[in-house]
Amino acid sequence: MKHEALLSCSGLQAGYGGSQVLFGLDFEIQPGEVIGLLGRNGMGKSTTIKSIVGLLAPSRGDIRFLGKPIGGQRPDAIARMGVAIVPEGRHCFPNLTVREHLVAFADNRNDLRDGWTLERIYALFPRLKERADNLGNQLSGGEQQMLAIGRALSTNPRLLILDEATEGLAPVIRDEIWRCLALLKEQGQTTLVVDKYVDRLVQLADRHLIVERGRIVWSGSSAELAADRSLWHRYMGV
Ligand SMILES: Nc1ncnc2c1ncn2[C@@H]1O[C@H](COP(=O)(O)OP(=O)(O)OP(=O)(O)O)[C@@H](O)[C@H]1O
Repeated sequence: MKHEALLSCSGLQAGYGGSQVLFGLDFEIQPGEVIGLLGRNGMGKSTTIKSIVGLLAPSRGDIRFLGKPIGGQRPDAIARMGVAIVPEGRHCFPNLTVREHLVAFADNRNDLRDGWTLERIYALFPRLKERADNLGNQLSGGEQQMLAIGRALSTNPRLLILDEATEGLAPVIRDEIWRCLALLKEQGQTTLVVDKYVDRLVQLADRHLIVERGRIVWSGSSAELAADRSLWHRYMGV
């Protein structure tokens, strides 16, 4: 029997006004997988993510989450089905405390018996517990990133999406984020990650999709990507 994909995109096309960015993406994400979405700047990674989370309506094609069509639905409806995004630029609320960020959206969207609680999020990022009463605008960039991840986890998402989660962070904080993602993977969290640190992503993810000018030009396992440096050079410029 074929497994039902958690997310499937077929023939996904999207763009902004008259300018088309995605030209028919086909891919699936199975429950428990960690997938890297790779490609140079401007190739369509964020546009793909925006289409999945409902910030951009596809012009053609189909996006399904647990078999149900979600393309063009409102972001809050898609979020309630269990899709959480850690957006590029973090987007913490300047006037909410750390604790308020972590309880305001708390939910159990993955029907877990042993889901994320405030205490478990604090255990994952002790720094957030120390800063519990600080406002969003009083946090360092690294703390904001941890908070953005903690806020996404507080909804117990079925699919966690991270867009450039380690961008602009000090190396020690970046390492902490990668360690956290590895821990989430061990716990079975399905995750889609866009990140420029291909070497770290190869260590973390099961499979990768490479996007070039709005098309998936390569997909394969981490072992396959690690073994073929010409792909890194050709499609990621590294
Ligand atoms: N709001 C927008 N309006 C018009 N064009 C946009 C908008 N957002 C992105 N684009 C264009 O769409 C194309 C794909 O952008 P996208 O953000 O998806 O790329 P990306 O692969 O995520 O790269 P990056 O790492 O630079 O974010 C680019 O040419 C970009 O200029």
